[in-house]
Amino acid sequence: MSAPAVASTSPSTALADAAREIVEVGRFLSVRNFVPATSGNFSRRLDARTAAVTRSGVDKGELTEADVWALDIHAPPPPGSSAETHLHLHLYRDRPHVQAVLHTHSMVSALLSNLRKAEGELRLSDFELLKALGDNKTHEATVSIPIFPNDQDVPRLAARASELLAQRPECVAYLIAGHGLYTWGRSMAEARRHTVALEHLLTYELETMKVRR
Ligand SMILES: CSC[C@@H](O)[C@@H](O)C(=O)COP(=O)(O)O
Ligand SMILES: [Zn+2]
Repeated sequence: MSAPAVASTSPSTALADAAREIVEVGRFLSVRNFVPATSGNFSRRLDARTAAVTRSGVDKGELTEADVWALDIHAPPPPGSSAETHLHLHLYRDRPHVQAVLHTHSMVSALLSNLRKAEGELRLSDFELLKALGDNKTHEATVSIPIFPNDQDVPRLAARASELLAQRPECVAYLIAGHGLYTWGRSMAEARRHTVALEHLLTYELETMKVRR
């Protein structure tokens, strides 16, 4: 029998597709040393109420599709899901256009966010690579990346991020001091582009601080 001309995406197909994308992005970020040990977590929207999120405690470069769980974005995260699930779910609730969220723990994101945490933000300007963030069209833009204090109370940290980001609709990323980077996108490709661009932009900033000492 031939396939129907228009195939609707069943929930199980959507989860399988999202899991494949997440496994692939995990390998991509792991080989670049952005998710050492078992750090980092990733997610992908499935529909208006559901997102696929990585489970806790696995090496994110060695994920299998079974390590990606479909979660209700309005419900408390189940035991065993990522310890930072709240930080993903509030973005899906607050921003209907968000399709993917990536959290990394690179060396530069942990170091620079600690060095600059007193400022509460990192202001980036005059770099061509700023055009890889959101809809920026010029190096002359100034992009502010909020820096939150690290907090083991993740629901509290998620509430803080949600409150601040409500005032900053253009924002595509934030840092957690001494911890890492959260960024998101209107597709997995855009979230990945944001991660890679920000890793370079943070490195430019850290290297500039070194030569100015
Ligand atoms: C292994 S240290 C990193 C963790 O504490 C956490 O910050 C992290 O990014 C990964 O948590 P996880 O529960 O595996 O999603
Ligand atoms: Zn983390």
